[in-house]
Amino acid sequence: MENSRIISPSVLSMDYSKMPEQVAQLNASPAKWLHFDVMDGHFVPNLTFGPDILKGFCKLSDLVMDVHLMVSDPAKYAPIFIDAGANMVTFHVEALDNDMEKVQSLLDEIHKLGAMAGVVVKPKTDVKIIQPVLSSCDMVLIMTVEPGFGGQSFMEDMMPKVKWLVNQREAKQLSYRIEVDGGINGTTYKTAVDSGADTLVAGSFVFKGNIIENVKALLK
Ligand SMILES: O=C(CO)[C@H](O)[C@H](O)COP(=O)(O)O
Ligand SMILES: [Fe+2]
Repeated sequence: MENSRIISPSVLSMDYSKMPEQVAQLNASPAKWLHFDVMDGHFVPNLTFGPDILKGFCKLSDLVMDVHLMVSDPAKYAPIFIDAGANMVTFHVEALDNDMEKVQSLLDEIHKLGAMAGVVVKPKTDVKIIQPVLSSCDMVLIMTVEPGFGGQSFMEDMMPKVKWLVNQREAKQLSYRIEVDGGINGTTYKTAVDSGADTLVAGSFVFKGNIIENVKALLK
């Protein structure tokens, strides 16, 4: 079943000296989600936001909080970010040693806490390993850059993973969303959408120039 397209701007690329104004622009744009990249300086070589910052964003916006955990211990941090206001929590299977029993129990735990749940795969990870947990995913996130930093180039060679997810969804009559993250701009989004992605994260593209027009450009 196809899903209608959702844009999830990544606040990793926001100008934090203008945070309330830029969140107001997102609220006034056709973006329905806000992508919040949590990095622990260990799973990835960069350090970003804690739960109190998410609480601040929640006070400024009713957008769906799409929290991407790039942390070594997602089972510890998922409940903390749900408590802080996360609506969707995605975590990396690599952080759980690609062990689908551990992945399944964290998906169940996130659902028990009342949030939507999904898994993320890095570029070098074979997406097919997640087949056993697909029926428990509200979303699967395909990284189209190495996680850790904004502003990198889109990896078109990840599109076979997106197409595999489309086929699995159809074959198993599932309804998870397919999100892509990294290097999405006014050109690359078309490749992702044509491959079957329905949820687009975009950071540097959205926050360079006119935020509302940039979000609109990804919905054309
Ligand atoms: O998860 C991420 C990086 O690890 C970010 O969500 C992503 O990189 C967005 O930035 P850009 O659109 O500039 O590539
Ligand atoms: Fe992200």
